[in-house]
Amino acid sequence: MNMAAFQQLSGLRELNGIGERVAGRLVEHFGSEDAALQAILEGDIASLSEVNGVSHTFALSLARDARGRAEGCAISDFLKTKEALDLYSRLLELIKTFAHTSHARDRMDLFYPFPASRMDLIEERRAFVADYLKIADVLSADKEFIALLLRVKKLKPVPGNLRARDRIILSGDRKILDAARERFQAFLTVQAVESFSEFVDLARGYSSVIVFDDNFLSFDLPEGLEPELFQDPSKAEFWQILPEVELAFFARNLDCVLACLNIVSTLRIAGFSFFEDLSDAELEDLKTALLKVGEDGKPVEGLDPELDRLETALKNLDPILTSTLNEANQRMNRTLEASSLTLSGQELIKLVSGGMEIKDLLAKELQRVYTGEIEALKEELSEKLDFQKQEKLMLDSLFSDEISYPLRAEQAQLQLFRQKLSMSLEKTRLSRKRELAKTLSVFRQPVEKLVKEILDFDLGFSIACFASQFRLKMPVIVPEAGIGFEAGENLFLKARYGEIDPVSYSVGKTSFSPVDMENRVVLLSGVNSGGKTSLLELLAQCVVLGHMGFPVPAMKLELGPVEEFYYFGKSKGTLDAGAFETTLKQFSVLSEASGKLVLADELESITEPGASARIIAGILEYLARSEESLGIFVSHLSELILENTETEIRVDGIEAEGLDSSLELIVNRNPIYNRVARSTPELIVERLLRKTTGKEQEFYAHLKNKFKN
Ligand SMILES: Nc1ncnc2c1ncn2[C@@H]1O[C@H](COP(=O)(O)OP(=O)(O)OP(=O)(O)O)[C@@H](O)[C@H]1O
Repeated sequence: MNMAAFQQLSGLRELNGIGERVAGRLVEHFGSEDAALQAILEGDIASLSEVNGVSHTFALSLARDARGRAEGCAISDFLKTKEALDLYSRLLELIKTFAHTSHARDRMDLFYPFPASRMDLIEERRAFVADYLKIADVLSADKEFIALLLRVKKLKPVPGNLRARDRIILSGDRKILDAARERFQAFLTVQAVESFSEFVDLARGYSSVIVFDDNFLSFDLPEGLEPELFQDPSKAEFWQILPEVELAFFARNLDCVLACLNIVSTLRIAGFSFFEDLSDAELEDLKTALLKVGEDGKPVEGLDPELDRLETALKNLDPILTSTLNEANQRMNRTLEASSLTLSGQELIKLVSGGMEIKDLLAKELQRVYTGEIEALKEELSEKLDFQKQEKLMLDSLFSDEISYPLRAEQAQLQLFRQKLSMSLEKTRLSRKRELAKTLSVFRQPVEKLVKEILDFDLGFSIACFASQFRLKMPVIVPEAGIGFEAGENLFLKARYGEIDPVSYSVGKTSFSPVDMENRVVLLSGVNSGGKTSLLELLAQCVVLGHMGFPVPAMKLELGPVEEFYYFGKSKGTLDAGAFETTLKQFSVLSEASGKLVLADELESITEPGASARIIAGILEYLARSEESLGIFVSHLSELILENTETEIRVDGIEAEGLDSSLELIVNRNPIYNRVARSTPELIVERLLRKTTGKEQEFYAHLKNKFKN
């Protein structure tokens, strides 16, 4: 953005249409007056339209007003009539269909034609567009590249309702609490505690407890309670305390960011340097990290074996315990059924002598069977649930040493076990999130900048895609009044029909004008439906695009300086007195000398033929007086107009060259210089002549003779 220009606007109220109420809403929406002004200057129509009371049209007019002031040149400085503005809008709509992002679509509205006196701006724009034309030569037909661009959107912010419910910050220190609240309260609970017992009570409800002072850590903490100590709440890294926020940013924008990374790679591979802030290696690192981020903001499953192991173990704990216990009980049943007790002689003597009770003997035997079965059971559980050393040790507490039959797990211990397992799952999860968030946090700012730059890239690239689709070429700027071209194609016709006849034409001082025919004011005559209106429209398209700094729809085109552009379309019928007066008033500007281009289509229909021929003659005379002005008037009254003027005015003609084999008109869409076109009625008579025979044909032959001088 041009900062010097930016300073020209110091307040919202300076812009047309902004009253106190709207200004207030804009400031509220964007956070400050400067931010609102910036959005207007940057043409952020989408954000502006979100403000209550600001419609899309109003947002656009604000942006154009601001841009006009910033550039010192408004849209109406060049586009002088409603139809000139309409034609520009139609062109813009066509160009917008090539935009891949809504950003580019919106910003396109801020490109408008500048008068020749602002050649600095035109040249600036030409240089901007020229860079993109080179890129579009290589990439405009690359479907994959286009598909990537279509995925780029404005970055979504981290959702305001994101909360980490498994975490709490606890402290007894007011300063620490204030600092922690300021940074983290939006996302997790920050709680004041007065005593150790309160600390323990609160801490127990969370799987992660964060402290910034060690006041309560000097006490003996109950088992399983492991608060994490960080140094300073105002300096603690966000990725440590709340990795979810960092991850959520990337998760919400995952598709867009991945697309942007691939866009950069594609551009670089195609030989265009783009976004130097990140090296190829850094792009790869970021891509690798992003592949680990799930759409839900959690690390993707299946990439971390330890996380997967713990998750599966926790999920399967109950069903596997039940089935394994069942099998063990059946095994024990069978063992017991098959068992018999054989006494040794020694044991018999001890029993008889009362040195041993039969009960003890049985208990000893049973204990052996029970312990063996429990050991096998634990072994099996560890294997099936893929337990590591620490979890295997915890298994011991599940089964009592005392014989109990059928075998069963102690419920209270099982509950504890489950809790511990889930706690270590949460801890592992958090540490994985932190690792990932730490890697990504480095990329946060570059990514924000990258997405912005790609959105801006699309603006230029879309224009270049439009140019490439219609095979547009940059015009050559020439010093004197004139517009001349070879193989021009009316964009609106081409967009509708695909292939059309290219047309060559020239008016004024260009190398395309035939010798001695550099007239700046011409009348264009021609057969009905010959293409006069289409040619006028093509001239208008070339002038408007050329003054926007854009390429134009002609193989070669020379364009002289135009300061003001007047375009008058064909009127639908004779105008009433009021409308006639208004039209005439618009021409009064011709009294001032300056480079004006006037394109007018059948102006004669504004009033009755005799009067309009005189009026047109008068207008043309005035136009011819100014060395810098050009005028091209389509008219069926060229002969009548010439009769009413002394000024030398060239008449060119679009002619039908004759009739084809099926007696259809063959039109040469290229105007013939200095020729009043034969009119269609003559050809129609000829058609009838050739179609008929006998007396009827004689009649048409008679009529045809009437056309001979
Ligand atoms: N260069 C071209 N290539 C192909 N078709 C064209 C071309 N120019 C014009 N046409 C066709 O001819 C039709 C009539 O063109 P246009 O309206 O420009 O003629 P016109 O001379 O202004 O007619 P009128 O005298 O009736 O106003 C267009 O709608 C289009 O279909």
